[in-house]
Amino acid sequence: MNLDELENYLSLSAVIPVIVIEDAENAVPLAAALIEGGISIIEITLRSDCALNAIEQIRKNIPNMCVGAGTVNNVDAIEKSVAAGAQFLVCPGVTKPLLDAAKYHSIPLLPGAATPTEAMQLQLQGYNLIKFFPAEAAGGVDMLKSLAGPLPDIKFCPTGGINNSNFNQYLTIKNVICVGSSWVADKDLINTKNWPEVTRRAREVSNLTTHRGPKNET
Ligand SMILES: O=C(O)C(=O)C[C@H](O)[C@H](O)COP(=O)(O)O
Repeated sequence: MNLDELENYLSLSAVIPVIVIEDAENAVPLAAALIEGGISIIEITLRSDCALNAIEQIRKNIPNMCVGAGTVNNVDAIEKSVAAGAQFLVCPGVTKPLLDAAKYHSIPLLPGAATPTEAMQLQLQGYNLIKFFPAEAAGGVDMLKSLAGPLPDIKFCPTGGINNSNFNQYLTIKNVICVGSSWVADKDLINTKNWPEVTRRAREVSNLTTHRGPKNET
């Protein structure tokens, strides 16, 4: 497990687009539209038959896009994501088999937690970067602020119910490294091939100011 690598990836964008893709032929234009808008990281969820193919296509054709596999809910999904070329793995929660299997792969895992106990269990296993899921339903901004005091060494990537109306509230919290959101490239935009709107939303995200400072500043 390489946590520095994961931190570098999660620092690529304030908002990581979380994607459900239903036609692999949309994968490359989608990734190109995001790059055009200034976003160079994407999470393709394994919720559709073509998701692994989409990961493969993007890795092959858009080399400056960092590609993660999401909804990696079992060991088989880890193996298949690695084989497709995924550079990181994301899961909504964790199981012991998932954590055990993740140890044998060089690409990092962003595991999910929704409570202090789950986050502390993950910290025991060496994880200090955790997906907070489902963010809005599990307490949102108030919950994350409450966790910052007792768990100062954990940084979260909240996901679930986050969009352009609440990005900023999350991104100013000190224990939030970035957020995940399907809003940047939702299913409708992808299925209608509305790449200009994907690029426009990506630009909106790229211009966000966060507690880490405006993008491109150190
Ligand atoms: O598929 C997974 O692995 C998940 O954990 C769920 C996703 O992160 C959310 O579905 C994204 O949330 P929305 O931005 O509210 O659409």
